[in-house]
Amino acid sequence: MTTKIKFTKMHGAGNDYIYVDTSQYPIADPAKKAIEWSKFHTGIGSDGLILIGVSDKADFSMRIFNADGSEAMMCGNGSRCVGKYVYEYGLTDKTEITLDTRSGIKILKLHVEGKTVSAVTVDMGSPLETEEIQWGGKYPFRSTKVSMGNPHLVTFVEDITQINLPEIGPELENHPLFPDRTNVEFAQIVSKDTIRMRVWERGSGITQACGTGACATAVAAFINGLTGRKSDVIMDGGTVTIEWDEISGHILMTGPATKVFDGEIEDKY
Ligand SMILES: N[C@@H](CCC[C@H](N)C(=O)O)C(=O)O
Repeated sequence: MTTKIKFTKMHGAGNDYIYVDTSQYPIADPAKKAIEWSKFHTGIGSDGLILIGVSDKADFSMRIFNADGSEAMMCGNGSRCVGKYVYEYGLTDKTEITLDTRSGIKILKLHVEGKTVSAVTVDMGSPLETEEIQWGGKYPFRSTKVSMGNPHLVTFVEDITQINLPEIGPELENHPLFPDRTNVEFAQIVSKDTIRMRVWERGSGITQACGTGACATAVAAFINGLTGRKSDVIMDGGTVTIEWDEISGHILMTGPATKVFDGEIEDKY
């Protein structure tokens, strides 16, 4: 049996996903489809699959599956693209919407120019836990564990161009210290409000950007006294602005959301 699934390819600062409105196109085995459709030569090509759905607790729901089929708790870049999608595809006319995720309800503020969403600010909630790790031996550095729902390991270095991310990324992603694996960020402080960061994502490898990773990096920079509460995080594919609000303790992430193309794929099941 086959059925046609309409999808939209979008990216947030180059972190690209396949978006499916499951109220129109239900997906029976999203983990399997994430693996199949994320492949660049035989599939659509992406960092993973994001399902937009209904919710009885929020305006919409979002589920995110990495390219290896693993389901994450949240997707920062993806949530901005979901905000853009639901507004521009006429699913809502609200410019402040709530999104039900595995990491809780997130509040999105859409920045609209005409009929287009140019950027989105997401209230990502509070960082769940932080912990310092002094490695030693093969890894002559100190890292900061930060959970944004998704697990992150942030390491600050003098020169980010000296980091062999394809080698060290998977080693740390799969280190025994992280029973659920981890996302891996290496960052260089540019100034008191600017950070350059590269990421090896759990389940997807090197991506152009990671929204929850940018949040984790800004949190780690602040608690280590390297920046203030507001930072621009410059990643390979673009920049997001992170602000750790002192009163609420919440992290606000503002960044771009871009539609690439609409498509249709035959789903053989
Ligand atoms: N790129 C996303 C994070 C996607 C999930 C992550 N790879 C994980 O497994 O935790 C973002 O923008 O936050």
